[in-house]
Amino acid sequence: MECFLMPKESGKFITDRSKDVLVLEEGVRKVAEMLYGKINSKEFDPTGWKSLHELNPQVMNEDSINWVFVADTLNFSFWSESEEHKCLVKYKGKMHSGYWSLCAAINRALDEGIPITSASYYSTMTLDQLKHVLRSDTDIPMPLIEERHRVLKEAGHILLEKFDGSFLNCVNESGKSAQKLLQLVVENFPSYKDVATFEDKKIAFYKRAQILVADIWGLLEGKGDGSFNDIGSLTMFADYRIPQALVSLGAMKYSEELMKKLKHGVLFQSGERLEVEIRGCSIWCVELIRDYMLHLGAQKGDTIENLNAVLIDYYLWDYAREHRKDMANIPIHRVRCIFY
Ligand SMILES: Nc1nc2c(c(CN[C@H]3C=C[C@H](O)[C@@H]3O)cn2[C@@H]2O[C@H](COP(=O)(O)O)[C@@H](O)[C@H]2O)c(=O)[nH]1
Repeated sequence: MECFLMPKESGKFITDRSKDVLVLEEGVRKVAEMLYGKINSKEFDPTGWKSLHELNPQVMNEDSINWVFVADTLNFSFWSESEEHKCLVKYKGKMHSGYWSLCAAINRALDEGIPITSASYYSTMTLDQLKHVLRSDTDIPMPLIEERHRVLKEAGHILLEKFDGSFLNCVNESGKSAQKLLQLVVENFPSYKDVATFEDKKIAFYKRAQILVADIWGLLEGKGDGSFNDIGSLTMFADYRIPQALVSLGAMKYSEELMKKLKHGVLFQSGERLEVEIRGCSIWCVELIRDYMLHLGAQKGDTIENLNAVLIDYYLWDYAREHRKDMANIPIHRVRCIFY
């Protein structure tokens, strides 16, 4: 069995050797202070996963757990060549883009009587059936539709073979450990194995596997089957939005060289040095933000209930969505892959 550095250790290892991405201590402290002011808001409470996001399932049951599994199996690569022409999905009168276009499409399918969250259905659906489910309300389709079809069928077959067709059975095998559930996911579902090599070291980001565990925790509000005693051991999810937010907020800095490539819309390859530095430094940057927020809490004598990289990540991701225009001067890094 190959052994990989886990995401947190990968983040540190990469940050210590990174050449084109810097984590800025001063900026980390500034962001930590900004977030600390929100510590008692809904955004920093597990119930926010449902209450702040109408497209997320609102009922804590097995169907919702299987909804989360399908959404996170397809939770990758929504960015479009041009911000003006992109895939949009209309649901209940509202247009949704990016990750939310996927959620809107899943809910639209369910409303149309298509059992898209049932493994016995999606493990055998045709490419045309998936194209219909994920159809865009503009002339730009959702990216990587063929890859989505492949990974969805694969995940469905495995869920039927190994977990009797329900992700709840996988959750129950985890014994309420986030790390155990993470291992079960990356060992059983190949498309979740988000790993790379950096300076001859095998490193793991496990972005979709970690967000899958976190979304189950959020759906279940950290209670019952979702009361993971080690949820704090998960790191932020190394996607293409959080790095943009961290640089925009001054907690991270890109070299001139890298900024030039980003501004030219260069397509990066999954696993290439610059892309690994962006993802690894983002993980470590959020770890430091969390640590400094805990330091602030100790300094002020506050008792902080829920503070972990998951909630910081969710906050920053939603923040990046709401401040898209303010962040326009920091391009996202463009990669086409099934990992994020
Ligand atoms: N780090 C991190 N990455 C996240 C998410 C989410 C969705 N989570 C929501 C659901 C419940 C929570 O409360 C969150 O509100 C999607 N992504 C990634 O972003 C990219 C899509 O971006 P855009 O093109 O702008 O939609 C793509 O790589 C996708 O994999 C997150 O939370 N954290």
